[in-house]
Amino acid sequence: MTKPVVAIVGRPNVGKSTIFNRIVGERISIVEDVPGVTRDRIYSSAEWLNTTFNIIDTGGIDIGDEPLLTQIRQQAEIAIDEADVIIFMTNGRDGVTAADEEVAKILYRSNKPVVLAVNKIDNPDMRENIYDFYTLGFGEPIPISGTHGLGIGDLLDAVVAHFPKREMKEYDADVIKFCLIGRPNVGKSSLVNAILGEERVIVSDIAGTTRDAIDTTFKRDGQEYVIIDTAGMRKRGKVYESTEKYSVLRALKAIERSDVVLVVINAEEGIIEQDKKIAGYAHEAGRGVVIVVNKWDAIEKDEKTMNEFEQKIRDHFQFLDYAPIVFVSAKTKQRLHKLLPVIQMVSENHAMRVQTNVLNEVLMDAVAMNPTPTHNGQRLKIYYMTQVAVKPPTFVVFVNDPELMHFSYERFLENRIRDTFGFEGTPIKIIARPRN
Ligand SMILES: Nc1nc2c(ncn2[C@@H]2O[C@H](COP(=O)(O)OP(=O)(O)OP(=O)(O)O)[C@@H](O)[C@H]2O)c(=O)[nH]1
Ligand SMILES: Nc1nc2c(ncn2[C@@H]2O[C@H](COP(=O)(O)OP(=O)(O)OP(=O)(O)O)[C@@H](O)[C@H]2O)c(=O)[nH]1
Repeated sequence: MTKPVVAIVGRPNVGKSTIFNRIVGERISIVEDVPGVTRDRIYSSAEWLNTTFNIIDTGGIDIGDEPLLTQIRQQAEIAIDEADVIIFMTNGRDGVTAADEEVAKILYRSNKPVVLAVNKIDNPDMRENIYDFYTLGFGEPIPISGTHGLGIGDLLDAVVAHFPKREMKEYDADVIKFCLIGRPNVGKSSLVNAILGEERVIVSDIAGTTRDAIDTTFKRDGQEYVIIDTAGMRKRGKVYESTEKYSVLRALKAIERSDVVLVVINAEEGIIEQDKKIAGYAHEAGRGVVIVVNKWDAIEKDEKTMNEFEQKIRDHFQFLDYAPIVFVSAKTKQRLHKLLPVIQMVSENHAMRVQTNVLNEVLMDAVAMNPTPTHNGQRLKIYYMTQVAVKPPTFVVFVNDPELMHFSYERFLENRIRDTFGFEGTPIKIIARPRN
């Protein structure tokens, strides 16, 4: 199921990132007393009353050198484009400002539900400050205080009440969903076209998803595939669409809806820091990953080149050591036929389940081979292990004391599991729990 998306908009310094952090539940963005501070985390999942959703802090999307008012307007447009519900944030200490009215004007034009929040109402005496805000025309303003964590529950109640009632339609479980991510110009669009080739392509417009998220459905060798957010790869003319943060946001949304992520690298340019960052998103999201080296036709090579390039990738992307690498050319279609079978294999591994009894045989062998570590005279004891989830495969291992489960031992267990069962292309998670 697609999760609903909530976006926070408002002029600088009203407290958007403070509230974002409150809602997300950890302090992941850096709050500073300077308007327009760029922050790293702008998109995260969150939960309220057993409902999960994704939340965007549009204040974190830096539009560049545009005048302030233009930036605020564009952030409001992003919210309208990307979100199901918008939190319009204002500052109760300043009253209604011209910039607030500007934001309101843009939000009127959308038919997205808007929840109006008045922040910095730090104590009950200040509550009367909210009455001014009725003039913005979004109904009852909700008083909140980011600093003191007041009113956040009321705010989220109002937000959740606007979520679409029907479950948003997604694809059948046996359809393989994948997306392509990578820096501009690595050849994502060309790859999509080359993969699709002569296929009759069904462009689906899934109800309930963002209106410009166009997915492409096709069938090959009896298997159905969906390329998620194919349109997101094209430039579509709005100013903010060329900003880095916005493309990151689109990529994160696409990753979220996919089973397998193709991390596309340009062979001509080699690997740069930005590639690493992009690959990191796929890994963190727990999706299957295939590293695709494109434009392989464009470089001079001998019999060693591919191995050398592969080694470079392994050095740079150590966290993706499980991901297969495919060298292709969208231009000449070289080795392109290998791509879908690899995607299919990774997707199967991502959803693979291992029986508990087989798993525990492997575990016992592993422990016999490599005794568990000790810490302060206490030895880690491992009782048993069971797979609790797929996508990605997640294992809970019951132990005497989770503190004794050292990273390197966890890594050892992961490798034993991989050696035995495969799991190529998918991250796996191991969680140590105390046995009661
Ligand atoms: N008194 C008070 N101060 C607050 C509250 N919430 C946030 N602030 C302060 O307001 C300032 C701005 O907060 P931010 O969360 O960075 O605001 P923002 O809207 O994300 O700002 P931009 O980064 O410019 O978009 C910080 O100094 C916060 O500590 C609140 O509820 N009460
Ligand atoms: N030589 C060569 N050129 C390629 C190949 N694939 C793509 N290109 C070229 O690389 C350029 C960028 O290709 P696109 O498909 O637009 O790249 P993109 O990643 O979708 O780019 P953005 O839309 O900017 O994110 C174009 O000029 C393509 O013709 C390839 O396999 N070999």
